[in-house]
Amino acid sequence: MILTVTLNAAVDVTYRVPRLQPHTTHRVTEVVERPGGKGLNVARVLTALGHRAVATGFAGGGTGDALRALLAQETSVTDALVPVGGATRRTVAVVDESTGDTTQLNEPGPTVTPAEWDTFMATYRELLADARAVALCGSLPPGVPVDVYARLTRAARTADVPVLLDTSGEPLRRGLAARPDLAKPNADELAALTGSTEPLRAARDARRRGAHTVAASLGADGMLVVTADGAWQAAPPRRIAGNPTGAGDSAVAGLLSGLVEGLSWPARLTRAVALSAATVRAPAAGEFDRGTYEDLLGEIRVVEHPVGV
Ligand SMILES: O=P(O)(O)OC[C@H]1O[C@](O)(CO)[C@@H](O)[C@H]1O
Repeated sequence: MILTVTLNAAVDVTYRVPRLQPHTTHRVTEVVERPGGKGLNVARVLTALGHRAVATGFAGGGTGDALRALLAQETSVTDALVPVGGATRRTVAVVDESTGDTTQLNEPGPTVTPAEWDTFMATYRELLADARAVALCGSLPPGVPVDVYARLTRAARTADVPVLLDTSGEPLRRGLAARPDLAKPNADELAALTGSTEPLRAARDARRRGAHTVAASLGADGMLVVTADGAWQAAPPRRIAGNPTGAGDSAVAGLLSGLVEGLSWPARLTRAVALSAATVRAPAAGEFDRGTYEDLLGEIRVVEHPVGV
């Protein structure tokens, strides 16, 4: 199985409004609720690709119960979430139908106690025994140590399980130092980490900070992968309009599934970019439009960057 970790899981609420305007009242035309948080979206896409996915992290309170019920009803992801006393957060994505733009509001999440953290670590170590790869995803809830991803990366490396890290800010900086196999920052996260807005330069810098490979998601510009052996980039052949929430999570699922299937880097990159673009065409994070995905697989061209440039 592939293990995903979502320490700050969420019930993702997507509202569609005709036009988003500050200081006014909005009539919501559609409400969609999904089990969310980055690792849960990754797990969901992995199962759609035919992999067995186990999701761990924390869930608590009424929102935690709702999240677990949605996960069981709507997905074939195995639920290994650890109960906590605090309530799981909600995130709200507001889609402006006049522009297609999305505005995201993410709650901080429940405070995790030291005892709950210890239970999680014991669960995580047990799950690693059966995992072919692990994805560590998303922001941290209050109470969780900021070097948590470094700890989880080291535990996975000890268990000989490849690690993908997808987070931001200080947890990313600390996590990289523990040498994950793969880091997947987006362009903003990479720029905040390295101070460079030039993706190739920034991704090489991120590698020097500890990640064996860096896969940077670049929105409409697709994805750039920098490994020890070379650098490749791919983008969708045309602009795909829609809701980009969760596109990065689908890219993570593409990279992870390609890793356990032993695909080449260009093939993993193609899958990640196609899945990411196909997610923009789906109504909510954790889903993708299969027709778009299959069409794009045959259309995406991978370009290799010359060494040292
Ligand atoms: O953990 P955060 O960085 O707050 O991100 C969580 C959010 O991101 C998404 O996973 C989209 O990437 C949403 O589903 C939402 O739950």
